[in-house]
Amino acid sequence: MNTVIQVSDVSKNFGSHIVLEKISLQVNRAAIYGLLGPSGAGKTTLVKMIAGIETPTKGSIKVLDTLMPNLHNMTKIGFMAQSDALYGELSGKENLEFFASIYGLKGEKQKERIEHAASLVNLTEFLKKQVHQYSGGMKRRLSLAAAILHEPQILILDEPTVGIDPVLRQSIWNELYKLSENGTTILVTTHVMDEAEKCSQLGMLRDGRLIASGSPRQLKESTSSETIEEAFLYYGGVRHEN
Ligand SMILES: Nc1ncnc2c1ncn2[C@@H]1O[C@H](COP(=O)(O)OP(=O)(O)OP(=O)(O)O)[C@@H](O)[C@H]1O
Repeated sequence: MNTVIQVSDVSKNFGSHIVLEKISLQVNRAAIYGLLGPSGAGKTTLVKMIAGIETPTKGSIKVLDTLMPNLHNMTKIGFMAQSDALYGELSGKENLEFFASIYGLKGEKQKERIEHAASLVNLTEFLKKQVHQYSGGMKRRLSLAAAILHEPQILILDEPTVGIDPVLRQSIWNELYKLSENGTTILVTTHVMDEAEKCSQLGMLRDGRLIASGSPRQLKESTSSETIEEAFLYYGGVRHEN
């Protein structure tokens, strides 16, 4: 089974506000699929539905061939939300222990996974510190560590590198590549064009509609663009700085 995420004709309204309209897309195993779009385009709402946290108003979403939301599937998904769901009064390590125990990781395995995830995001030496003393970027990094603790088959990351410096951002991307080489399917939202270039597939979202999709190369070639930003503007995206 190559298709891991199948979104079919999905619309989402909040009251009378139409946030997403007739979105269809599929993500194959081990892809790094980037959802690119300006603030308010509907990226977060879409990934929350794929993660099973929100439900579509119309249409359906299947993850690993199972209709979402589905509790069992949620153990196979690592989700890093945009706002960090961390406990400020606990230390970084205690936060990771909490998430590890939710995922059923115990004893030596738990210790090993926490050490690995913390070193990946360069937080090893800060693990004893209380999280309310962390900077915004450190909290992002701790959230990312929490999302990968249980080695999920699918990793969904909502703007994972906001507030993270370029060097660490690159090391996080290197790790995402490694995870994908080992078969993890990654869905990542971003409004940063150079990050979009790093994805194997892209979906361009604007005003709740998927305006284009394909590999970065296909999107550039089919619009005779030098950059993804140019391709996005060609398809009707609005320019979004930073
Ligand atoms: N629970 C909610 N109730 C009402 N409106 C909502 C809710 N969640 C999101 N929206 C609206 O849906 C639209 C899309 O929001 P969403 O957060 O999905 O966009 P986004 O592309 O992720 O933007 P950003 O990059 O700023 O997070 C916005 O207009 C937002 O105000």
